[in-house]
Amino acid sequence: MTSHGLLFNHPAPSREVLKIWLDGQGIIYNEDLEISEMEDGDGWRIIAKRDMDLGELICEIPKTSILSHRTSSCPTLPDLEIGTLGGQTILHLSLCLLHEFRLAEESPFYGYLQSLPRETISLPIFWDIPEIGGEDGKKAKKWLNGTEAERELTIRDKEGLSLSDIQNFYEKYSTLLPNTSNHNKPSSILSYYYCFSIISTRAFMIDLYHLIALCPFADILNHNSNYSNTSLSSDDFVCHLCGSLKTCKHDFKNSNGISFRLNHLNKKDISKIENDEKDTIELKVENIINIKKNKEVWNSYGDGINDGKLLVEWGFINQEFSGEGLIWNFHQELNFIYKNKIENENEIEIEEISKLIDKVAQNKNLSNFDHYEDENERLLCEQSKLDKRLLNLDHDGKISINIFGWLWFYSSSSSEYPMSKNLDYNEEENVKMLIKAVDLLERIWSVINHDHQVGVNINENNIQDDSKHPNQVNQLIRVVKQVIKMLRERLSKMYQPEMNQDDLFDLRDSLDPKDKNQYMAMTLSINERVLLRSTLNKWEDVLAYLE
Ligand SMILES: C[S@@+](CC[C@H](N)C(=O)[O-])C[C@H]1O[C@@H](n2cnc3c(N)ncnc32)[C@H](O)[C@@H]1O
Repeated sequence: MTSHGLLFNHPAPSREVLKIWLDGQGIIYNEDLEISEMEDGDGWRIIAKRDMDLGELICEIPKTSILSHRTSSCPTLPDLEIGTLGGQTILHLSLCLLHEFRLAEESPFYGYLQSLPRETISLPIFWDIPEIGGEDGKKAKKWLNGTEAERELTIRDKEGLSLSDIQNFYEKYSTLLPNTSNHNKPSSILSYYYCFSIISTRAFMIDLYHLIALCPFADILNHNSNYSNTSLSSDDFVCHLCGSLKTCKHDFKNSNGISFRLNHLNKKDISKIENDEKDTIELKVENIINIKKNKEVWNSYGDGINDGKLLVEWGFINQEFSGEGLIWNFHQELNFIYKNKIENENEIEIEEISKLIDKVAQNKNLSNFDHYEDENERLLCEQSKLDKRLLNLDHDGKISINIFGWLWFYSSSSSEYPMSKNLDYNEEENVKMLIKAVDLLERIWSVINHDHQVGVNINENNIQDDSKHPNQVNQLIRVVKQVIKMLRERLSKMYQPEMNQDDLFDLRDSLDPKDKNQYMAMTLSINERVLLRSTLNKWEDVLAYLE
C-alpha cells in the first residue's frame, strides 16, 4: 500500500481505461504510437510502431481536458494571487490534483488519474521524509553537497518551493478541501507530497489563463536532452480572464473587430483562430532522428537541462551532459568580490565590467579557433547562449570567459574594490590587455597540451611587463591561482571530498539495487568531481609553466 492513501484499493494503472477516457475527451493521438512499459519496468513511455515523418501529429489535446486550476473543481483559495507564476502556481495545482484524487471515480479526470504513477516520485526535497526517502534518501542527500542539484534546490527555495513552503501551504489550505465519499477528513501531508511530486514531474506551461497544467497522453513522453523528437506548443496569447484564443468580450479590438492580442499574427492565422471551434495543445514530430519503428519517441522538458536540475525537478538523471556544466552563482561570487557590499553604485560598476568582458568575448581573433589547434583543447569557453552573464565550467572542462574576465579585473584593481573606475587603464586599453592575457593563456595551454618542445615566449606575445603596463604576467599568475582556488573550494564542499575516484566508483557500484537515490546522487557527485579535478589539473599545469 502507498503511504499517501490515495486511490487505495483501486486496480493498478490501466492503459485501456486511460484510452477510453482519452477518446471520451476528444484527445487525438497518433494510432501508430503505443504506450509501453519503460525498460526497467518503472513507468510508461511512448514507442513508434513505424518510422515517422516530420510534422506528423503526435497528439492534440483540447484545452478543456487538461487539468489546470481552471478546469479542476477545487474550491477557490482565499489570499492566493492567481496569475503569479512560480512557486504558488505549482503548490496550487498540487492541491487541485489532490482534490481530484480525493474525488476518485467521481472526478471527471478519473480515467486519467488512475493512469498516473501510484508512488510518490522520490524528489530530493523529500529524501529526508522517512515514508518517501527512507534510509536510502537520508544517505543520498549528503552526496548532493556542493553539486548542481544542491544549487538547484537553493533556486527552488528562492522560488518558494522549499519543504517548509510546501508544508505551510498545505497547512493553510488543506481544510478548505471538501470531504468526498472516499475521504471524510483532510488527507495527510503525505498525500499532498505525492501530488506535488506528480505536478513537478509532469506539468507543462500552457498560457496566461491556465498557467501550468497536466496534459494527458503528452505527459507519457520521456525526456531526452540530445535527441528530442517533439515539444509542446500552445498558443499562449489567450484572454487572461476567460482563456479564449479567439476575440472575446473582454478584449480591446481593432477597426476590424479583432482583438489586439492577435495583432502579431498574419491574416490567415487570425482567420483560422477566429473560425476554429476548439483551442488545442499540439505535439508534432519536429525531429525525425531516431524516430523509427519500435523506437521511443522523446520529448524535451526544456533546453540545456543538466542532471542536477533533472534530479531536483523530475527525480532522475540521464548522464547526457547537456546544459552549461557547473555553474557559480553570479551574485554570490560578486558578493565575495565586493565584500558583501553590492549596492546601487556597485551594480552600475558590475554592468560596466560586464560590458568590458562582453567586448573581449566578442573579439573575432579570440573566437578564431584556428589559432589554438582544437576548440576542445582550449581552457576557456564562450559566453553561454542561454545566459550571457553565466559563470560556468562547461562539460569539456572549459571555464567561461566571464569567470576569467572577472578574476582578471579583480586582480588588476589596485584599490579596495574592482570597480571599473579604479581600473588602471581606459576602456580600450583594458579590453586589449584582457584579450592579450586570454591569447597567451590559450597558447601556453596549447604548448603544454601538445608537449611541444618550443615554449611560448611571453615577450613575443606582447604581454611583457613594460613601463606602461607593469605586472601583467604577475597578474595572469594571480588569476590562474584564483581559478585554482575557486575549483578547489567547489570540490571541498562535496561530501567526502578526499575520496579518490576509484573508491567512489567502487562504493557506488556496491550499492544495493534498491538504493536508487544514493546511486543517482553519487553518480552526479562523481561526474562533477571528475570534471572539477581534470580542470584543476590543467590549471595547475599552467601555473607550473608560468612560475
Ligand atoms: C512526464 S513523466 C514521463 C512518463 C513517465 N515515464 C511515466 O511513467 O508516467 C516524467 C517522468 O518520467 C521519468 N523519465 C522521463 N524521462 C526519463 C529518462 N530519460 N530516463 C528515465 N526516466 C525518465 C521520470 O521519472 C520523470 O519524472
